[in-house]
Amino acid sequence: MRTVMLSFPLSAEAAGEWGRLQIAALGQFDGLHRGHASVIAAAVARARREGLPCAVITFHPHPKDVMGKGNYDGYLTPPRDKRELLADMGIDVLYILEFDEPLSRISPEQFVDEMLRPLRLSAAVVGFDYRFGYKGEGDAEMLQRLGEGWMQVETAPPFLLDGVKVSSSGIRRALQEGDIETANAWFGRPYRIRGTVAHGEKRGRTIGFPTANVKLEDRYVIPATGVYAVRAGIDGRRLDGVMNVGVKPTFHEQALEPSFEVHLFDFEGDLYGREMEVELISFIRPERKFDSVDALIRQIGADAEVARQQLR
Ligand SMILES: Cc1cc2nc3c(=O)[nH]c(=O)nc-3n(C[C@H](O)[C@H](O)[C@H](O)COP(=O)(O)O)c2cc1C
Ligand SMILES: Nc1ncnc2c1ncn2[C@@H]1O[C@H](COP(=O)(O)OP(=O)(O)O)[C@@H](O)[C@H]1O
Repeated sequence: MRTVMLSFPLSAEAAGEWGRLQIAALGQFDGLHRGHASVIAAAVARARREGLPCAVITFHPHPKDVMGKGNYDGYLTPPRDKRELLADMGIDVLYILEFDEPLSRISPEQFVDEMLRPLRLSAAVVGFDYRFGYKGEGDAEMLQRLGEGWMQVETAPPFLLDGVKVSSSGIRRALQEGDIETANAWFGRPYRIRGTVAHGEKRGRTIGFPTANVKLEDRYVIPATGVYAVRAGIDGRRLDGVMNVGVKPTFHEQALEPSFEVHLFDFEGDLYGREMEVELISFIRPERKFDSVDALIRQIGADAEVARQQLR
């Protein structure tokens, strides 16, 4: 899969790059959950049928990150995760439109004429609630009208699980409430974060549970503080473990930024500086303050047992 970064206005050079017709799925697609996957699958199927390449056209940063006055709470799939997942879904080209002030102000007409038309889309596939252009004034029907004569528009219906519409906002809420089960069901895979193992307070080894302190590599949505059963990936190896997301109230009076501390089962070795990916499989309990370090150690032992069971 090729990734092409574009900004508004398209340079003459960028606009001239595409000789060939293509199919594209349009959307923000943060999370690439099952609803997004159904839109993208429709685009890929159509492209294969018509013998055309299949693109995804998306924005980065997220419009809410740019327009939200600093209170955006992070990404479910930062750009690197999005790229990998889209490549796995069979996408040939990913166009990332740099979302900024000037782009936020373009009308639906301008978006179609000046951004989409030069990309030579023979068809656009969008979700049923797709909005585009200044203040989201454009919808699927308008897209169809504006593309008349050169671009067809296909709208994918809402994707439901247990009668509920799968959405990025629902996943964010579930993660922030510790409902990892719903989040993972809606993703269609476990929630995954990635980062580099950094030095911590060196307390873990003294209590019999060394914990790799994972510094997130991007602005991920932070799940509820508490203990999770996890599967970690490091240097191509898969290892099970238990993770605490939290501020360690047993040791710290004041809330710090939450840290991600992963104790890997049946592993010994130096992980500092290595990249680790962590899949959150189940939520075990909320974080709490213990009266003694011994009580915390006993609880971590019990958490590890629960995690091993749940990962079996
Ligand atoms: C499974 C697990 C559960 C934990 N639960 C708590 C908790 O409920 N409260 C708390 O204060 N710290 C908790 N911790 C965090 C430990 O206090 C922390 O890992 C330890 O202080 C080591 O920190 P360090 O790696 O920075 O040295 C937990 C850690 C693990 C691995
Ligand atoms: N089973 C294990 N799980 C996690 N980290 C381990 C394990 N065994 C050894 N380590 C190493 O020990 C470090 C964690 O030890 P710890 O005393 O908690 O130090 P820190 O406070 O720097 O995280 C990890 O970063 C890793 O290099």
